[in-house]
Amino acid sequence: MKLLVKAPAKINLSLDVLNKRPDGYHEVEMIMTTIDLADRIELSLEENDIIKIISLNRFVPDDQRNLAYQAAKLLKDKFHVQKGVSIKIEKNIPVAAGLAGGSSDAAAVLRGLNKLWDLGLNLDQLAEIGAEIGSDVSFCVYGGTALATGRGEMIKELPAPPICWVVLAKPFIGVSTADIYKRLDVSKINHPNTKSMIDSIFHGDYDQMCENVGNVLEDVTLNLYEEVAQIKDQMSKFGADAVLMSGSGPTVFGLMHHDSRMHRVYNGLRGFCDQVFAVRIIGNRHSLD
Ligand SMILES: C[C@](O)(CO)[C@H](O)COP(=O)(O)OP(=O)(O)OC[C@H]1O[C@@H](n2ccc(N)nc2=O)[C@H](O)[C@@H]1O
Ligand SMILES: Nc1ncnc2c1ncn2[C@@H]1O[C@H](COP(=O)(O)OP(=O)(O)OP(=O)(O)O)[C@@H](O)[C@H]1O
Repeated sequence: MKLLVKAPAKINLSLDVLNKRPDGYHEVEMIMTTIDLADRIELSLEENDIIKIISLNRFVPDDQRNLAYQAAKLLKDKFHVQKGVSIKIEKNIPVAAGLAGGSSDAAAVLRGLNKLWDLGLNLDQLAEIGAEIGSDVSFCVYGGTALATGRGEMIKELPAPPICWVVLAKPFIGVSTADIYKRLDVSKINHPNTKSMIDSIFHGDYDQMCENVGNVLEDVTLNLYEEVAQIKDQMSKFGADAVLMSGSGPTVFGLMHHDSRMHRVYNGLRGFCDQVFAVRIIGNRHSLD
């Protein structure tokens, strides 16, 4: 028996850090939304009791380091599942890019195995299990658009943001999320206006949304990698309405309303860096599987 599951990437329309917690994590306030750039996960039931990862991407581990493997193992152990699974990952989301590729693969495996292994769990239960794998996994279990708080695992659903294009551009570097958080000086944060971002989403106000994008990790990554700053400059130059780094980077995204502007930004960036995508925001939860 086989099952295909979609694992979409996310962008952070805003990312604020409130403080550093005693457990080493940071208390965050993030507006996240899924986009239609997705990995494809194929789950096949294995009669023998193994978890097998198949991936052709050389940056994706094919053992227990893979978050998709960890998701399957966690479900197997928690619910004493005697069956195995092979997990084939067709990687379309750039790796270590700030787009939650690994987290979304893990979330897709949780959703898929819930069906394949007939576990009968609901999304809230899967999201709680996902939090044991990583802070972004809970959001990825639901998809859509949400306010994420705590260390990122507390999810409150929001409506879909105003319709627009998203152009993503990733320089040829990978970024360690742990390293970026470690370098953040929480006493010197210029906080984005999360409330106004939420209002803009509720009111479908595109201009207000563009005015309120903000990410407190951006300066940390910009200071380390000047290519990220250059991509931001290029996106603005080609006419994106808003430009921001996603997550801990290094991917930069630009928002634009009009097709013609999207083409201009996309083509302009293609001449400048190797991985460029023009996608739509998926926006609401129910378009996942
Ligand atoms: C940057 C974001 O991707 C934005 O969505 C997330 O905040 C990070 O999510 P993630 O990659 O799933 O993060 P995890 O795998 O849980 O943690 C990786 C490392 O990032 C740091 N980390 C992560 C989340 C958080 N709220 N505070 C942190 O300080 C910790 O050092 C942790 O060891
Ligand atoms: N299924 C997976 N896909 C991609 N990378 C994975 C996967 N499982 C584990 N990894 C490891 O995780 C690291 C981070 O990759 P990932 O693409 O998830 O980062 P990210 O998009 O920056 O995540 P986030 O936005 O959640 O911080 C990679 O360098 C890779 O070694």
